[in-house]
Amino acid sequence: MRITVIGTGYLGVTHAACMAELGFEVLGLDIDPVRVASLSEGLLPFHEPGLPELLRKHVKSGRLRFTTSYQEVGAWGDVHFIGVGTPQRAGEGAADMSFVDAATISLARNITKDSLIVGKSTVPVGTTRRLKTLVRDNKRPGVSVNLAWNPEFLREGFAVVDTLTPDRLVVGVESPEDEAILRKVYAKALADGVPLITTDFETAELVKVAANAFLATKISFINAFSEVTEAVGGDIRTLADAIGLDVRIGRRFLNAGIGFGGGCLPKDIRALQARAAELGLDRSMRFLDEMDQINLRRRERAVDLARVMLGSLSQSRIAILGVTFKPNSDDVRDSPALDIANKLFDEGAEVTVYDPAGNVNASRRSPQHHYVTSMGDAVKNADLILLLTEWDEFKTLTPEGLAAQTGTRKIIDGRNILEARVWEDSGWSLGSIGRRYSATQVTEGPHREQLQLSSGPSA
Ligand SMILES: NC(=O)c1ccc[n+]([C@@H]2O[C@H](COP(=O)([O-])OP(=O)(O)OC[C@H]3O[C@@H](n4cnc5c(N)ncnc54)[C@H](O)[C@@H]3O)[C@@H](O)[C@H]2O)c1
Ligand SMILES: O=c1ccn([C@@H]2O[C@H](COP(=O)(O)OP(=O)(O)O[C@H]3O[C@H](CO)[C@@H](O)[C@H](O)[C@H]3O)[C@@H](O)[C@H]2O)c(=O)[nH]1
Repeated sequence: MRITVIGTGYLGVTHAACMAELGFEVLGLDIDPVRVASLSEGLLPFHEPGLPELLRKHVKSGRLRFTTSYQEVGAWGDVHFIGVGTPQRAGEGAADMSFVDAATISLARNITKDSLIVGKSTVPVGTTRRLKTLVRDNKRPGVSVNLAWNPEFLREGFAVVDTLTPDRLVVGVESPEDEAILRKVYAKALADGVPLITTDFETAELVKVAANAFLATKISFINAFSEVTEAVGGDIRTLADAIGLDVRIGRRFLNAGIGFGGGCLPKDIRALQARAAELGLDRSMRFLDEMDQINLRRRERAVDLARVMLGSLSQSRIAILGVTFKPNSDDVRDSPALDIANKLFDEGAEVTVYDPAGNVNASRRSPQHHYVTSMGDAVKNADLILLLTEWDEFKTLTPEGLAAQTGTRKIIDGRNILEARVWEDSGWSLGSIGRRYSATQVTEGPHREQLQLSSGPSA
């Protein structure tokens, strides 16, 4: 069985390399010739732990190739996975389906033998049935082209392990024959005991967006409580630990902080609301708007805290540690950290950014900041440090170690990874998300009142 993967971004190239690792011959296609040239040399154009090694190995062996030609893909492959982007449409919540539609039409026109197209992109419910019509209207006569939907649940930073050993596989199919093909593709995972849910198109599409909506809700739930603990006192981490011990709740995805970002959760909850509204079901998904608002308020809270700790942001020198939307990734799509850096800049701060992998992507989007290649360079002249992405090298920071590199003793912990008491006992003024900023730490101005006004539960 020959496998093709259409779209070689974070999802597609991971899927292609993992399919090669499972022993299949794989051909990846992208419309971006620069990307295809880089991948064809075995060079990964983004940061993802473990993926460069797989890519190099299988490109070298010839089992994994890349092309820009739909003609080549259509004549060669038996199973075609679609992993192109479904970004948020500019100025709207809905997903931009133009890439999925274009890929489907191009495939259908170029497929010359009986094949199965398997969608992996995250799409609005109803897409697969709509694409079936596109395939029917564009395929060559006499060639049978079926469609299935197999949503992807990988996390960036763990993409390889999540693809090779997923928690579950979900396939939306219309026939046992199509299910059998997908069982062959995933034979190794199935033999290892990974559960396979076989269902209809609509359920398969909805499982994906429901999972992301739930994860986003969990994060916003704890962050709503962090607004309360900021106002009345209390420790958000202990609260999360305590409720998380209830196995019905679970501790994962209850880390309060500057909130969720990235190329998935924010756009997926907005696309789900837009689709529900189209279906006349806007009330069912309206709670997600509140989750979105809670999430975005956490970014404002970080900026408020910085303003309070410095008195004024104008002409202040701020060091940002971590600018990607999460650690172990270079992805800055809808990154809370980059958004906060931009807001601080807009209020007159001079911002210096250090991220172990995200500087290049961040500097393309926000060239107004200074980007440096070490933590020491970022913090040395800072008036305030904001730790915004929990890379390992920041998790191990100590008050003494950081004090040796900078003159400031002011830090904001945007991810709740520092032990506040330890830092304060060492003479640092520490602002945390989810923790009341103590008035005794403030040296100038009526800051406490300002902070409570801007970040309390009624803000
Ligand atoms: N990134 C993730 O962790 C992840 C995880 C699960 C699901 N998803 C979903 O997978 C999809 C892809 O996400 P991504 O993060 O990999 O996006 P991405 O932007 O990194 O990659 C998309 C790729 O598709 C290519 N492309 C666009 N139009 C094309 C066409 N007509 N033919 C061939 N290639 C084309 C682009 O050039 C790009 O390289 C989205 O629907 C996303 O929601 C992503
Ligand atoms: O307790 C938590 C957990 C996560 N986050 C933030 O939430 C965002 C998303 O994190 P994560 O879900 O780990 O990253 P993604 O790689 O975007 O993965 C999500 O989005 C993918 C694309 O749809 C799905 O495949 C994954 O299952 C889903 O976890 C990041 O900004 C995190 O910092 C928190 O703020 N608190």
